[in-house]
Formats: sequence, C-alpha cells, structure tokens
Amino acid sequence: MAKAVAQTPSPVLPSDKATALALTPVSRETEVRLNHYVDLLIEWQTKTNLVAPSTLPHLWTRHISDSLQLLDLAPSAKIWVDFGSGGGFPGVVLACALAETPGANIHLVERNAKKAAFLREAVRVTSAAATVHLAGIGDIVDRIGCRIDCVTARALAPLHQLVGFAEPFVREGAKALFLKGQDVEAELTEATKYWNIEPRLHSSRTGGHGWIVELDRIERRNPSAITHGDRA
Ligand SMILES: C[S@@+](CC[C@H](N)C(=O)[O-])C[C@H]1O[C@@H](n2cnc3c(N)ncnc32)[C@H](O)[C@@H]1O
Repeated sequence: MAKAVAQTPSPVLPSDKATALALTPVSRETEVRLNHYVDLLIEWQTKTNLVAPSTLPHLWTRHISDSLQLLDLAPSAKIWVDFGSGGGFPGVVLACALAETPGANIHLVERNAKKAAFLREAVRVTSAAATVHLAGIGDIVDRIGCRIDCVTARALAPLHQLVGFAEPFVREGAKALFLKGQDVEAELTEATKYWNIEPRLHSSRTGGHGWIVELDRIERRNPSAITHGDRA
C-alpha cells in the first residue's frame, strides 16, 4: 500500500492572493505563470534568502501587487531594465505579466550569482519575457545595447544613487519608476542636491507607507552649484 506523504503547508495565505488579485488584476495566463513563480520562490527560499521570511504570508500583496502596479504607470513600455532584481521584484513579476506581449523583454540585472541562478530558473519555469544579466549595474549600459522604455528598482539604494544609475537610459528616452518607502521626501531632498529632476509621486496601491517615484527627465546639476558641505 502506498505510504501517505505529509504535505508541508504553504506559508502563503490564500486570502492574501485574493486581495492582491483584486488590487492588481491579471489575466488567467499571467496568474498561472505567477503561481509557478511563487512555488519556485518558496522552494528556493529554504536555501537562499530571497524575501524577508516575515513577509511570506503576504507575498502576493507585499511583493507581487507591489510590482504589478508599475504596469499602469508605463502602459506602453515593452523593454524594461530592473536593477538589483534579487528574488525577482519587480522584474520577474512584470516579465510574467508581459509574456504574451509581442516584443516585450525585461532585463534583470543582479550581481549575486545565487540570485541570478534563481532568476534564470524563474524565467525558465514561467516562460516569462526576460533576460538575466549576472552583472553590476555599472557594467550594464553597454551590454544591453538597445533602447529601454522603463527603468525600475526596488529596495536597492538611496534615490540619489538610483537616479545616477538610471540617467544614461532616461537621457535616451526611458521613464524611471522607483519603489520607495516612507522616507521618500528626505531621499528626494538629497537627490535634488545632485540632480535636476521633476519627480511625480504616486502612493502605493498596496497600502502601508510605500511610494513610487516617477521620473521622465534627469540632468546632472552643475557641480559648482553644490556647496562643499553637500558633497556625498
Ligand atoms: C535588497 S535586494 C532587493 C531585491 C528586489 N529588488 C526586491 O525588491 O525584493 C537588493 C539586490 O540588489 C543586488 N545589488 C546590489 N547592488 C547591485 C549592483 N551594483 N549591481 C547589481 N545588483 C546589485 C543585491 O545583490 C540584491 O540582490
């Protein structure tokens, strides 16, 4: 007689998935891809820290909806670059959502080899529209070699650094969307010491104290305009 195998219950709350899909609805095809991604992430989470363990029950709202909400801010963007993709937020989620869009591709930039291996596996199991670059952000501008529609980053660096990473792409016409926390005003104050920017701020649809900083233009400020004490 076959022996019963005890199933480990998923740490993800089903009610959280329902909340997320109400906040940021997706097609049935995208939902199937995201289910595969979530299963893989939970499997790898036991050996690689991809998200803070405390956020696992709310993975769908905290991470997946948080990522999906960017689509409405760049509805016609097809070619994206996501800096410091880590466990795949927002890049893999966007790539799942755009998998059926002709010509779509999300460049996932990650310098940690283990996380890049996870990203490659996530792209494989979901058939998402993405290319993984095991690289530092500084090396990626020449490597991508095509026009980018939208640059993203989440939980990577202070805003003034993100603006510097995005500048070569925004100069060529890209939009930048950065997911930020409650300190966004202080980060904007710091960033405007070094950069001329006209940020649009969107409060996160997923609640909490999150913000999305949208930038369509970035120009380096005249270094002589920065007083000595302001220099980073
Ligand atoms: C805190 S994690 C955030 C991951 C993901 N964006 C998220 O929100 O869950 C930051 C990630 O950026 C990567 N990273 C940091 N600096 C980088 C750089 N200069 N180039 C490429 N990846 C970088 C780290 O290896 C890490 O995986």
